[in-house]
Amino acid sequence: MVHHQNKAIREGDNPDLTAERVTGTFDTHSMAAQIYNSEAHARRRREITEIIAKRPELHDTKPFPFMTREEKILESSRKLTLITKHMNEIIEPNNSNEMFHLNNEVLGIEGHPMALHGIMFIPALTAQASEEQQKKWLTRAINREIVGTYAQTELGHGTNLQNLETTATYDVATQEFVLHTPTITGLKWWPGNLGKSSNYAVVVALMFIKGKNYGPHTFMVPLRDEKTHQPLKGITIGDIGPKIAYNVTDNGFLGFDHYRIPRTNLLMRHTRVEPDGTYVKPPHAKINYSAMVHVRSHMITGQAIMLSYALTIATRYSSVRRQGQIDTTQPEVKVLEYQTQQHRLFPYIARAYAFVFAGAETVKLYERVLEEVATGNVSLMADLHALTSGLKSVVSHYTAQGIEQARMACGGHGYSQASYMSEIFGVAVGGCTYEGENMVMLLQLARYLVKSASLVKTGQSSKLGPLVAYLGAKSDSTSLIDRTPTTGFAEYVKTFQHIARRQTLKAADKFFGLMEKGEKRPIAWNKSSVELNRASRLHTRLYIVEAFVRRVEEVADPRLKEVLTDLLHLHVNYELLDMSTYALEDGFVSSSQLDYVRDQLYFYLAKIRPNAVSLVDSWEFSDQELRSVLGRRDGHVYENLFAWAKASPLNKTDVLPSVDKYLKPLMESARASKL
Ligand SMILES: CCCCCCCC/C=C\CCCCCCCCCC(=O)SCCNC(=O)CCNC(=O)[C@H](O)C(C)(C)COP(=O)(O)OP(=O)(O)OC[C@H]1O[C@@H](n2cnc3c(N)ncnc32)[C@H](O)[C@@H]1OP(=O)(O)O
Ligand SMILES: Cc1cc2nc3c(=O)[nH]c(=O)nc-3n(C[C@H](O)[C@H](O)[C@H](O)COP(=O)(O)OP(=O)(O)OC[C@H]3O[C@@H](n4cnc5c(N)ncnc54)[C@H](O)[C@@H]3O)c2cc1C
Repeated sequence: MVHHQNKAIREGDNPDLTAERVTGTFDTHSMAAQIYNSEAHARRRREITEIIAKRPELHDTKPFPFMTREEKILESSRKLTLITKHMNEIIEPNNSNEMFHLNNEVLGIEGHPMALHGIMFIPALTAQASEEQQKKWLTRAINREIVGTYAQTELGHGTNLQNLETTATYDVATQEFVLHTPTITGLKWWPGNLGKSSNYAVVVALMFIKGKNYGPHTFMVPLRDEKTHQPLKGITIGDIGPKIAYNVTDNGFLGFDHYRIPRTNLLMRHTRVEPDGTYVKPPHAKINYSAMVHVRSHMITGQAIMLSYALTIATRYSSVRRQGQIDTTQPEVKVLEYQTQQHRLFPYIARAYAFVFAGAETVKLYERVLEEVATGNVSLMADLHALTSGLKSVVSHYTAQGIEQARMACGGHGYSQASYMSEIFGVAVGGCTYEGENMVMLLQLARYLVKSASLVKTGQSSKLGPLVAYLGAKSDSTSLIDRTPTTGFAEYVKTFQHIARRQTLKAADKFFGLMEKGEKRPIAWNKSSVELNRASRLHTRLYIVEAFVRRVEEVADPRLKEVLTDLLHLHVNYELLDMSTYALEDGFVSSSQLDYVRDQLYFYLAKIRPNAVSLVDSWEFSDQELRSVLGRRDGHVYENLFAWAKASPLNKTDVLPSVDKYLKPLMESARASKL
């Protein structure tokens, strides 16, 4: 038996796909260890996949696209109950990475009845509830004795939290908060699993004490009777209806009618209200936004995984799909041979790797900040907020674009739900909106960049934090890409720094200039906001490149290092071409340098070609996790597409009731009228 570098090879696979795997130059298990940030976790993922493969009760009973929403929710609840019961036989207790993988394999990406429970409810209680409150609720939440969600967004307001309408008014006499929804637009709207599954929620409401508005605060609120699951008196609650995707998650609405909760249900780790109504303010005004920062930090990896699902499907399929000839004397080629197909897919493969490396750094920073905040040190909160605001926006934007490219790369079959592309796209693109609409979050980063620009302009560059230190540096007069014998990544990084610095300082100049001309600050801000968001994007893309460079520098295995270096070359050249307007407009990069960059791009497309399938295989998604006929590991696409179509509910009978009822009579009457 030959041992190949690509560990996905099996006997009996489509030979076209096997041929791709044989050319792989690196060990895909080792690459998985890079992707999942540790050899141990990559191994555990494989072990968990194997355990699940041997337990048919954890498999889908039929393809998701053939189920109604109700069936999907029922099926998801069945499997959720099983994995909750048997969790300790499958994953290490309380290992959130393993839990994430288990969920993706068994429950899939369309959500499940406890999605928000793990992603936001528990993190909110962990970060914001006092020790005493945690004893009361957190243990019960972890044990799944209660199911919760995070209810912040309302019908009328999601972005502007200061203008939420739900109020929590403190009643000193009874030591209770009275939750109230004064209008239709004040209904909570969107919280995942609120509609039908949760019996508790961390609710965000404007807190009023003795007539004074203290702004948004978080409260632990019982919603449903723990025994009957009926809504409690004073609560109006339900599902908001089907969405583009994520339809196994019951996003919900919620209204309060003068609904009372004890004072001690205000989450009081950092903020307190004493029985007499005295308010004790937190060490940082936005400390209770932590559940949002938790998701923003983790969703970078989540988005990279979605992008990689689509790329795995498209790259494998492109290796078995033959269409047309390049040399007319030769047989039809795999569509992956076309340069246009490579150009469509490979730069996104590079981006997916870049995103997962940036995501790992973000989670590390998040965990550090979480620990520091727990001890009262809030000094890094602003940096983390700026970083995650930019990353969640840039990564979700390019992820959605990449998935759409991958779908189109699959031709007509990409449009069939057998490919699963539409669901992957629908789920991923939600990330452009949830946890802060992308434009809004880019503007949050822009505030940080403008403050940093102001330090540069006032000669205080030494006070710049590490993430923005480059803003205080001086650029060379032109980029040295292709002008030095060894154009390494450092020249590219310098070029990206120049582009981001110039745009940031220019946008800040515009903003400050408008104010000097007499515009009020918010008006000047609005009139500069497109330019400011451009700066935020360029700054974030620079960060992503730097994270990629840092990772490649760390890799010791020469085979991995070589292919990751190729990917990084592809990435920096593609990114530079994509933002070439900024590079050309002040002559920092010349058009002849861009020709070099273009040549480099084509060179690396060709160099990556033999490793393309191995690069996507390295994500080690099982067929159960991918849920795509086109993306099957074995490459046997056509026979399985036919089987899939035959299994369509419409094919249960040869003649549909709609034909009997309408089409047959219509045709019969048409025929009769001809007689
Ligand atoms: C592998 C491990 C497993 C882990 C599991 C996780 C897996 C994750 C993977 C995939 C994820 C899939 C999950 C899918 C589920 C979907 C869940 C979606 C849930 C939601 O959408 S919840 C609702 C989210 N809502 C929002 O995000 C609203 C957006 N709006 C805001 O955040 C704020 O309103 C605002 C930030 C825009 C403005 O706030 P506001 O209070 O009005 O601000 P100002 O008073 O103007 O002050 C601005 C000032 O504050 C600073 N600041 C703001 N936020 C923070 C913060 N969080 N931290 C620190 N500082 C903050 C800001 O920088 C300004 O500072 P300045 O004045 O400039 O100094
Ligand atoms: C799949 C999904 C799951 C969700 N889950 C939850 C959940 O579990 N819990 C929860 O509480 N919420 C949840 N949400 C709600 C989500 O967080 C909000 O929809 C999101 O924060 C955007 O707010 P919005 O809908 O008010 O958009 P809006 O703010 O109304 O955005 C509309 C447009 O206005 C622009 N805009 C708004 N304000 C500004 C500004 N200041 N400057 C410039 N442009 C601006 C935006 O850029 C956008 O183009 C979910 C949403 C989705 C799609």
